[in-house]
Amino acid sequence: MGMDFDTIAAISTPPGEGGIGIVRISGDEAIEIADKLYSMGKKSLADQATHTIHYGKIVNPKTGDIVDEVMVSVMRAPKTYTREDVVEINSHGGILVVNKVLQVVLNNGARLAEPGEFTKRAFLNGRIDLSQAEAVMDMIRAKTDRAMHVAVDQLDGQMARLIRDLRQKILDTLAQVEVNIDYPEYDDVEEMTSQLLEDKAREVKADIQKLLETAQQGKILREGLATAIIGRPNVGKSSLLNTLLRQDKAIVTDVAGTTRDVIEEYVNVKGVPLKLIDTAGIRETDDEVEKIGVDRSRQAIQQADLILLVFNQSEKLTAEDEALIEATKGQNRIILLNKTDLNQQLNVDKLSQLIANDPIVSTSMMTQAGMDELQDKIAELFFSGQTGERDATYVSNTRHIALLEEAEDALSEVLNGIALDMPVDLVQIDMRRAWDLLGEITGDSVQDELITKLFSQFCLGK
Ligand SMILES: Nc1nc2c(c(=O)[nH]1)N(C=O)[C@@H](CNc1ccc(C(=O)N[C@@H](CCC(=O)O)C(=O)O)cc1)CN2
Ligand SMILES: Nc1nc2c(ncn2[C@@H]2O[C@H](COP(=O)(O)OP(=O)(O)OP(=O)(O)O)[C@@H](O)[C@H]2O)c(=O)[nH]1
Ligand SMILES: [Mg+2]
Repeated sequence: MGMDFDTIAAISTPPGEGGIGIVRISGDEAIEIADKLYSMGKKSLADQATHTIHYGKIVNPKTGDIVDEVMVSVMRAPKTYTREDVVEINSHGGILVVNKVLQVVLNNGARLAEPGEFTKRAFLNGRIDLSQAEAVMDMIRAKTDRAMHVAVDQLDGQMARLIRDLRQKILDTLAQVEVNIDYPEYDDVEEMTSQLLEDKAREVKADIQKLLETAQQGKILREGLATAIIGRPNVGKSSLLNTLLRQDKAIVTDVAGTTRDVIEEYVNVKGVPLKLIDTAGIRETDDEVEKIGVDRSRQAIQQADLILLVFNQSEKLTAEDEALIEATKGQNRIILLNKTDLNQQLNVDKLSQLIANDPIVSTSMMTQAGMDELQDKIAELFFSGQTGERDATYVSNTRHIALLEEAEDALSEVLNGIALDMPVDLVQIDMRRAWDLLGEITGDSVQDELITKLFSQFCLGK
């Protein structure tokens, strides 16, 4: 079944000690290879029904040594993950044991799979489209329930169906245009055809725009809201990171300039996935290492979706504080007045004037005061931009977003061409380009190199 591929194998469970480790084999020779190693009296895997599992031992045929006691699943094409014959050897989950099993499999005719190659075969053999393959990876990497939900829908083919419908609309239109041009029944056929192209270009463009409206949310769900913790040295930035993580990740000391590099950690705040970025306190400094850290903090400000701007309210506002207010102006920010367990020195009225409407939360990393309010504010900011449609199709993948934007542009060109009275056969080219671009999302029209690149980002054994 499927195309003519060699037989591949890899460890499909995570590296490390575990209860069970799985070596997966896929391809025409999967069962034959497994039979060379499988030992259980006279029993042969080739005689077994599909989707059955069998107890036995893996024996190295060269030495006769027993490698492990195992369970072996036999799944025949086409109803398998790859649409090829698949054998899974379930061994005892030690790092060495699983590797030994893989070694004998490779020594007996299988080739080591590349990262993502099983899923790549599922795609090449037509079981899933490219957006579904990408969803497999998103699912593995999902960090919150909502991100997981988006990936599950995409794996289920929600995106693929939507894109296919849009492509079908374009294709039908192009076909009708051909007919009109080849068999002009009426005198005003040129005008009718332009009208048809215009209507359909508008319709599909509106559909694409609707999808793109979900993109920002989708991307954040998938990648996390890039949240930079900014403030001058010693105000409690690393303490805030640790508090949100409920873990001591970052080093905290009373020495100003403790954090030298940018630290990134993921945390789920009331359903919002945050990519938290703890930065070096920003100040003028002569220390070379600290200088680099400070430069990176400035970069983090530029790239952040949200800024948590931290002040030490037990000290007066400094010129450095004011410079940071200026540097983060115009971005989504929440102001933290930290160290409320100490006496207040900071002039809040003066600060309020400088920051206008941004939310202010008083916190203490010592007592945890204000932490709940801070998390509520973050969730509020995030969900306020949300349509509330839980089952909307979210576009979350940067590659998909870029292609949708290009397809939208191509359709704008169609509309421009028609407005300028350009000949239909020229306008048609842009319509056709939109069709191609949408096809790259599902993998219907896509270059081999891109496929190779996409799957190489997968985990080994997937
Ligand atoms: N042991 C094991 N667990 C696993 C996987 C696996 O490959 N092996 N999977 C992956 O890594 C996931 C399951 N994904 C799968 C997706 C499709 C098919 C499959 O055989 N699809 C057939 C229909 C099967 C049927 O109808 O019976 C098809 O679509 O043609 C199998 C697994 C998660 N758990
Ligand atoms: N009293 C009090 N001390 C705090 C609070 N938050 C942090 N600290 C203390 O302030 C000092 C500096 O905290 P850090 O979290 O390292 O500060 P930072 O902003 O990361 O500092 P740099 O990495 O040097 O920029 C430490 O001694 C913390 O224990 C707070 O809310 N109250
Ligand atoms: Mg720090």
